Formats: sequence, C-alpha cells, structure tokens
Amino acid sequence: MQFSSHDNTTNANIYQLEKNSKIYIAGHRGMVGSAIYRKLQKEDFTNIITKTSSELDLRNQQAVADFFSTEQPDYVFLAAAKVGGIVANNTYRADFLYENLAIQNNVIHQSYLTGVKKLMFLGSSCIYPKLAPQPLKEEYLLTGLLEETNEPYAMAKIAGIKMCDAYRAQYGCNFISVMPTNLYGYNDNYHPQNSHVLPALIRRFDEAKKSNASEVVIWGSGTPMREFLFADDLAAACYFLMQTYNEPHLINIGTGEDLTIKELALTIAAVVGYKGELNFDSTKPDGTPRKLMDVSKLHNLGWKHQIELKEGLKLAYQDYLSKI
Ligand SMILES: NC(=O)C1=CN([C@@H]2O[C@H](COP(=O)(O)OP(=O)(O)OC[C@H]3O[C@@H](n4cnc5c(N)ncnc54)[C@H](OP(=O)(O)O)[C@@H]3O)[C@@H](O)[C@H]2O)C=CC1
Ligand SMILES: C[C@H]1O[C@H](OP(=O)(O)OP(=O)(O)OC[C@H]2O[C@@H](n3cnc4c(=O)[nH]c(N)nc43)[C@H](O)[C@@H]2O)[C@@H](O)[C@@H](O)C1=O
Repeated sequence: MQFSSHDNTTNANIYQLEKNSKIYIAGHRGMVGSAIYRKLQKEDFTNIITKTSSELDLRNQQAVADFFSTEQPDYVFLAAAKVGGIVANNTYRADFLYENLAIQNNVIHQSYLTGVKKLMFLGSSCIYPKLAPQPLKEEYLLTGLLEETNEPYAMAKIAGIKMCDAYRAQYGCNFISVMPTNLYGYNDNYHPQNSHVLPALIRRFDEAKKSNASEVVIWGSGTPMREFLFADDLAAACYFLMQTYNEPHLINIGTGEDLTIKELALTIAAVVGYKGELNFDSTKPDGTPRKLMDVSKLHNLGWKHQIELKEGLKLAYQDYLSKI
C-alpha cells in the first residue's frame, strides 16, 4: 500500500475488477442496489455478496465489523441508506442524519480496516447549496447554505464524501464518491407520503384514473425544476466508474436535462392515461427551486445515459402495475 500526502490527490493502489472479485452491494434490495445487482449479473460477475437489513443492520458497528472481517469483500457499492422524498426528509430529520451517518461510518471504516480495494459511496444532488448556480458543477460543494427540508440528509452525505477523501488522504484507500441526480425505476418506493415525486405521482394518477377522480393533487407550486435518471442507467454509470474512476472529491451522475414538476405531472398523466385536472397544494414545500447536474465531467470520461424520461416512465409504470 502506498502512503499518500495530505493534499487529497490520488495515491491509492489501483486494482482491476475481475469477474470473480468479491463484491458487496450494500442495499441490494433497494431501487439502486437492485439495479447494480442486475448490472453485475449481466456482466457475469460470480461472487456478489448481499445481506438484507434484517440480516445485517448496518447501523450496528459490531455487526458490520464481524461481517467485514468474515467476508473480506474486495469491492463495495455503498447503496444502503435511509432514503425518502421531501416530506420524509423534513419530518424524520433525526433519523435521516443519524442512520445515514451510522451506516456510512460503519461501512467506510470497516472497508478501510479489512483492506477493501475500492469502495463507491453514493451521495445525492441535495449536497449542493440551495441557490447554487445552474448547472451544478462538482466544485460548488460547500459554497453556500443547504436546502432546509433535507439539510440533515445532505449533511450526512457531505460527511460521506469527506470521509472517503480523508481515508484516501491518510490511508491511501481508493474510496470514490458519486452524486446521482433524482432517480426512478424498478423497485421504487410508492409510499403516498414518504416517496419521491415521480413514484408518488405514478401512484396518484393511476389511482385517480381507476376511481374516475376529477383532479389530482400535486404538492407545492409545480414550478421547481428537477432532473430524473432511470436507476438502470445509474447502475451502468456506477459500474463504469467503478472500473475507470479513481479520484478524490465527487462526480455527478445525471442526464443534464430537467423539467418543471408541472411538466413532469403532465407527462406522467399522459403515460398513465389520466385525463382530469391538476390541483397544486401550496401547503406542501417546493424545496430547492432547481438542481440540474453539470454532467460534463462524466460525459468527458465517455459515459452518457441511454433511457429518456418518457421511455423510463413507461417502464416504471409497468413495474408499479406489476407490484400492486
Ligand atoms: N432514490 C433517489 O432518487 C436517489 C437515491 N440516491 C442514493 O442512492 C442510494 C440508494 O437509494 P435507493 O435505492 O433509492 O433507496 P431504497 O430505499 O430503495 O433502498 C435503500 C436500501 O438500503 C437498505 N438499508 C437501509 N437501512 C439499512 C440498515 N440500517 N441496514 C442495512 N441496510 C439498510 C435497505 O435494505 P433492506 O431492503 O434490506 O431493508 C434498502 O434496500 C442511497 O445512498 C441514496 O441516498 C441518490 C440520489 C437520488
Ligand atoms: C433525491 C432528492 O429527493 C429529495 O428532494 P426533492 O428533489 O425535493 O424530492 P421530491 O422528489 O420529494 O420532490 C420534488 C418536488 O416535487 C414536488 N412534489 C409534487 N408532488 C409531490 C408528491 O406527491 N410527492 C413528493 N415527494 N414530491 C412532490 C415537491 O414539492 C418538490 O417540489 C431530497 O429530500 C433528497 O432525498 C434528495 O436527495
């Protein structure tokens, strides 16, 4: 193992993923983790290890230490987290901060102790300042105040980025941080209150269509802008970066295209086949006015998304229908 200087530059040993490398996907039943699992299976990886949260609670320091010292994974995708939409983030503020810090502290530290060759930490676009210039460049991290509704979650994610960088700088660990934009896809969370906007509206429009409701409630003003990436595209980007990217700091993953929440609602209504009216509920928070990712760093490395929003929405709606 090489020792690094304190300037956070890349001094970690670089290894190549092998088809029989032991790969731990933390959070493999979630939307992102299951997409990464599918991708690795498709690429013929033969030694993927997984645990559900009831088999291994990643908040439990001793349990995580025992797991890592027994299993000794070579590579780790850290896709386990407490995740939710704007109201869940704002309501369960303590849980979002505590649980995410605990999970990432345990997994990152034990990965260091057991000599994991490379770890990928998944952050989120909410780490950027609420009113940062658009599109969001990686260097805008910590240049302004965060959006209030998800500040605890964002603080945990920022700590995760800094932790990966600190372990790289002090111990030469090849731990990388990727920042996905808002995601959707198979195995999404369709909870009426706690989910993100896209799955929430798929459900609400589908229920309204089936009950012949004359209107559908959309939270907030409908004017905030969001960018959406299909989770299987995200998994492909994670796989690409796990093979090719070995730098400190962070890298954005997104499409580089966004739309208003009203436009999103109208697009989902068309995919679902709902023909009634939209009713905007101004008692609900808007959150950040816009968070469009600058994806030039990722594009320059040679990766671009494949699944456009309309196509992804059809796939997500089919998945929703297959599960209700
Ligand atoms: N969804 C989105 O729009 C975005 C997500 N991200 C990031 O991507 C990552 C994955 O998110 P996503 O797939 O959507 O989330 P999900 O809620 O779909 O999945 C989260 C997974 O984490 C696991 N998990 C949660 N708590 C624990 C725990 N205490 N111990 C062990 N496992 C636990 C769950 O395991 P189990 O099923 O076994 O209970 C679950 O499978 C997160 O880091 C998130 O911050 C980033 C940007 C946007
Ligand atoms: C991924 C990202 O997700 C969260 O941030 P967010 O982007 O604000 O997430 P959201 O999907 O919940 O909302 C997007 C917009 O949509 C509006 N909106 C309309 N109607 C519904 C609705 O029915 N549900 C929800 N949730 N939002 C709705 C809502 O009012 C807001 O203006 C972070 O907390 C954090 O978790 C994070 O990193």
